[in-house]
Amino acid sequence: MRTSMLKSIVRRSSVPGVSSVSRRGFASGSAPERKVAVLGAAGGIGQPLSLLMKLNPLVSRLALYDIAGTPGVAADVSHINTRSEVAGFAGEEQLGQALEGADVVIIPAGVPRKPGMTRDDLFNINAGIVKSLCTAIAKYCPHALVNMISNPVNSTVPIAAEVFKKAGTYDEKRLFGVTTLDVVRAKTFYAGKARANVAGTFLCLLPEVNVPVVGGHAGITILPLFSQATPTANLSDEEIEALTKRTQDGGTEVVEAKAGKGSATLSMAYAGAIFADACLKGLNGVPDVVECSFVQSNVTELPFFASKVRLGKNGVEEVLGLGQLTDYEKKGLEALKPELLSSIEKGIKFANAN
Ligand SMILES: NC(=O)C1=CN([C@@H]2O[C@H](COP(=O)(O)OP(=O)(O)OC[C@H]3O[C@@H](n4cnc5c(N)ncnc54)[C@H](O)[C@@H]3O)[C@@H](O)[C@H]2O)C=CC1
Ligand SMILES: O=C([O-])CC(=O)C(=O)O
Repeated sequence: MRTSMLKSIVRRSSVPGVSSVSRRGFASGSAPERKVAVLGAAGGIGQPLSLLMKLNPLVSRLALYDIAGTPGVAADVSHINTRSEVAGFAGEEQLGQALEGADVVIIPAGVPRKPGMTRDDLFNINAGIVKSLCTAIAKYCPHALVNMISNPVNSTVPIAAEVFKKAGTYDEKRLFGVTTLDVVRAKTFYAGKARANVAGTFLCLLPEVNVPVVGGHAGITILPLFSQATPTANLSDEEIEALTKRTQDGGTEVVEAKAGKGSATLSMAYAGAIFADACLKGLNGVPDVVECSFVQSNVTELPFFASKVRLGKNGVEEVLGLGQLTDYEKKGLEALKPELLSSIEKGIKFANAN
């Protein structure tokens, strides 16, 4: 099969009407060179995520990889007059080129859920995809920060860790399960109930909503800590329970609404772009960059766990603890552990058996 590669050079310029100084304090021309690779870039998440990464002034090179379809996506995105040079890569023989020199690799490759499926039902297909992509990452960009979006995240992150261990390249500071969408949802739902400002704007003096979400990324393993939400609000136990359940079922809500046409793509692209931006800021030495992520962890007895993570020049700088939990949250934490552990072990077992 003939595959083609498209390389389109985009002249560096700032977006008209948008300040050339990003909120990270770099003028776009002075930010360090950073290459970001998106694997699965032609998919439902991959396309809008590629667009959002093209808008990020911290990115100087954007490599868009998929098994097919990336020349078109790359040609399209490359016409946007922002800093980064865009290149499209299609087919396995071009994967190495896509990855070489990458600082951050974002992986939204794999099949999404249909109604009635759990994220774990995706394991059989996505585990193999993630394993082969991570084998290539170990070979071509072993020092990149890896942002794993492909489900089931509770298993795909442990698979990636095992692949990297076998290749001798594993660095626990550089592997992240992207759970940002859980935080995005918790913030949105909480702001609605607490009548708070959902996101900070220059014009609004109300503080921006923040909600840590810990555990994992599937059903009850998603544990939003509304007791630590800011700004504080006087919500009843019933309201907290309803918010918790809605956050845990947020993915299913979208899967059902899409009725067989996939799962969250647009909100996930937004969440993925926020997390990748945080990784880039950390790499660039911006202080106090904190996001929740599913990482190797000592916060509980489980080997991987999502919690607040401080990002720095080498990836994870510090895995932050859980803070004070309510009895309801403590119960949720104990309840999620068996399922999360079994998903982690399933991933490890797969990686070592195949
Ligand atoms: N972590 C999270 O919060 C979320 C994760 N997801 C997961 O993200 C994944 C992707 O979802 P969508 O974009 O909606 O699916 P999609 O089917 O629209 O796109 C997936 C893309 O991956 C590509 N792909 C398949 N095998 C590949 C390989 N070996 N190398 C490179 N690319 C490959 C496909 O060609 C396709 O373009 C799913 O597993 C989904 O469950 C979805 C939403 C949220
Ligand atoms: O629910 C799904 O299958 C996709 C996902 O992970 C989410 O939307 O949180």
